Amino acid sequence: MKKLNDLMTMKQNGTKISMMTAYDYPSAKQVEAAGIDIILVGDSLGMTVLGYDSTVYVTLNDMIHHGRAARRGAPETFIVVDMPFGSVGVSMAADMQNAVRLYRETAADAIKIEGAHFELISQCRLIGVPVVSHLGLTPQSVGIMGYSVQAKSKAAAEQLLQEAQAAEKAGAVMLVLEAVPSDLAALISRTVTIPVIGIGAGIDTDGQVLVYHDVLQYATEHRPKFVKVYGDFTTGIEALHQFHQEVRLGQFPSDDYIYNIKVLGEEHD
Ligand SMILES: Nc1nc(=O)c2c([nH]1)NC[C@@H]1CN(c3ccc(C(=O)N[C@@H](CCC(=O)O)C(=O)O)cc3)CN21
Ligand SMILES: CC(C)C(=O)C(=O)O
Ligand SMILES: [Mg+2]
Repeated sequence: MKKLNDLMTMKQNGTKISMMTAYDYPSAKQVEAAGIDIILVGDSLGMTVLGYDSTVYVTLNDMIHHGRAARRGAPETFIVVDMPFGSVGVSMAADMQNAVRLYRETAADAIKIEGAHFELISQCRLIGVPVVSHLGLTPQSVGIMGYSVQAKSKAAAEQLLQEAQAAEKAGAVMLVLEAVPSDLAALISRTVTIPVIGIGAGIDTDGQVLVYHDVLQYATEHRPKFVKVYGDFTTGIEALHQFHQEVRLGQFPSDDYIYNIKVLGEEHD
């Protein structure tokens, strides 16, 4: 398994880091088998697999449930689990209890926190919980910022750079930058020493993350500009339709799928 040190070395050597979401046992197994460096148990699961229209409804228990499943599927991969909406920003005591619970109960390698919660990051660091900071577009704040590209003015860009530096100073072990101008993401990646993983942040970050269900065309809703589709799960619908037809027509199961045993014969013991 890659450790934090290995990821730091990858940044220093210019070896790009791959990260992909996985929220359950089979997808985590696939992502690990594909050799992807980091698994993110993202709160995007609220939208892709729970059917909510935002990540706001995802609970800490949801994240623990999925985080544990992903860990069982990928015992040898560095796993990051998202702190969901409402589990941070309430009080330092409550936030810390949630952070410890998520980290401990999922056996994750790090937790991820959206937004400028630098004191919380620092407190986590102090007790040994590795934190990934997530800045730029932070989907839990959809009610305030929507899903638009962030840091588009010079002032906002300067502020994001400062936040990235503050996250590093607070002890964040990695940074996720979402939907920000590519030149700014490049500057931030050069400025901080921790690995910067981009999504909609251009080519010059230290790594890239995408959502599994986007990559395999499992998510059928609106597709953000940064999504590249690499696979096609839509044929799954045709397969399900064929099963339905064969059952309806009495064609399934054919002999191949039937146990060749008879128990009701002429003779009985
Ligand atoms: N399936 C999925 N993929 C994701 O990447 C994702 C989720 N769900 N759920 C949680 C958040 C929400 N995310 C989103 C959702 C929409 C856009 C989006 O459509 N953005 C516009 C920006 C337009 C602009 O400001 O110019 C786009 O067209 O890309 C971006 C990120 C990223 N995360
Ligand atoms: C989009 C990524 C960075 C994320 O936070 C998620 O999948 O929840
Ligand atoms: Mg997330």
